[in-house]
Amino acid sequence: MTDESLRATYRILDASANRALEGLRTMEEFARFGLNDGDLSGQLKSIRHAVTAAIERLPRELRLSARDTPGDVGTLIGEASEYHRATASDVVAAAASRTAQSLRVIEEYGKMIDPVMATEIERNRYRCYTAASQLELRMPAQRRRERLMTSLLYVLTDAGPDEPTFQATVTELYQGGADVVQLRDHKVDDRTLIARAMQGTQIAAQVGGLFIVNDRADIALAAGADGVHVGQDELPVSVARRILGPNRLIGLSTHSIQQAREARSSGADYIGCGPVFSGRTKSFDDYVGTDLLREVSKWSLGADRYPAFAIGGIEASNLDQVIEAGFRRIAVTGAVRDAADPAAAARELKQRLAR
Ligand SMILES: Cc1ncc(COP(=O)(O)OP(=O)(O)O)c(N)n1
Ligand SMILES: Cc1nc(C(=O)O)sc1CCOP(=O)(O)O
Ligand SMILES: [Mg+2]
Repeated sequence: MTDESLRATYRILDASANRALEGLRTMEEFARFGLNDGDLSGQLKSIRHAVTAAIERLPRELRLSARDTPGDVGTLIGEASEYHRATASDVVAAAASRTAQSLRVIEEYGKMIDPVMATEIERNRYRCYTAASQLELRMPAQRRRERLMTSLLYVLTDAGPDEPTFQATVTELYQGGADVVQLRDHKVDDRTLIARAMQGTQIAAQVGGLFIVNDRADIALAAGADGVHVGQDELPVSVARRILGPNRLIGLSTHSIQQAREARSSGADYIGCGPVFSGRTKSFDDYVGTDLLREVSKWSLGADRYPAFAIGGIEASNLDQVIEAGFRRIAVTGAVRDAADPAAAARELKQRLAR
């Protein structure tokens, strides 16, 4: 090999090693700080250390003297996609792909210089595929939970008389600012429920909203919905979780501070807190009023801002009482459903919550 080609090879190996290690660290940070997953972040850290050790078989001075960042023509070539990362999922996917490519480059060019290093890199490339896919498979959960954290307005709707009406209703609700739409209908048959759940899920994915199915974890899973909402006497959260797996959301209705605390320990992703006021959709013997909202808001803000939605008879006319009690998240049916212009009613609630 000529000196020039040896230098070029070292330059490729040096740049690819930096890229691979950066990519591994990017994934590791998310597994550690985003998912709090000790096992996965440990796997990625171990791969990073193994790659570092393999690279260190190459004389450091040869790597460093081959490095020429200012003279690298590639630093001037930027694709627009490299600068667009809307979510943590995008960051992780880009890091996973960059790492795999860089490890492959080290492996191929490394064969010319140090076959033992190349073999070690190959072994870790396979380990990286496994860890990166485990991490990417966890990202839908992350996306849903991030979306939930920014959700203020949650609207419950029934299945409607037919598919076109349901489609128009759900689209209108998201357009009006609903962050979460729940399909809640105890009257329709399962065929209708699954058809509406699939339709709602598709609309939510198009507009970046969340779509939840009331009561039925089986329907939520089959439709690919974002999650299920269950009540105190329905499927326990642990059972709903067994059906839905770790990536989907589970909401639980709560009617006391004790139930709210238990909901969190049981793994519910959010709670409904009510009934606050007497409403038009469901009647109750007792109402928790704003006292419970005060208690829950004090606790949930301290508990890493656990998402809690006030529900029951909430309308534009009593929203200030809810907000004064410390709640910025509400779930409503009648206030939007019965309005002359549901999208406008949703928009008004949303604007006041976001203030
Ligand atoms: C967001 C939200 N909160 C509470 C409920 C009520 O659930 P549940 O007590 O199970 O009553 P039903 O809705 O099943 O009649 C909810 N659906 N959504
Ligand atoms: C379905 C439901 N669950 C409640 C609870 O407190 O658990 S209140 C409620 C009805 C919500 O509709 P509206 O906004 O029309 O009162
Ligand atoms: Mg229920």
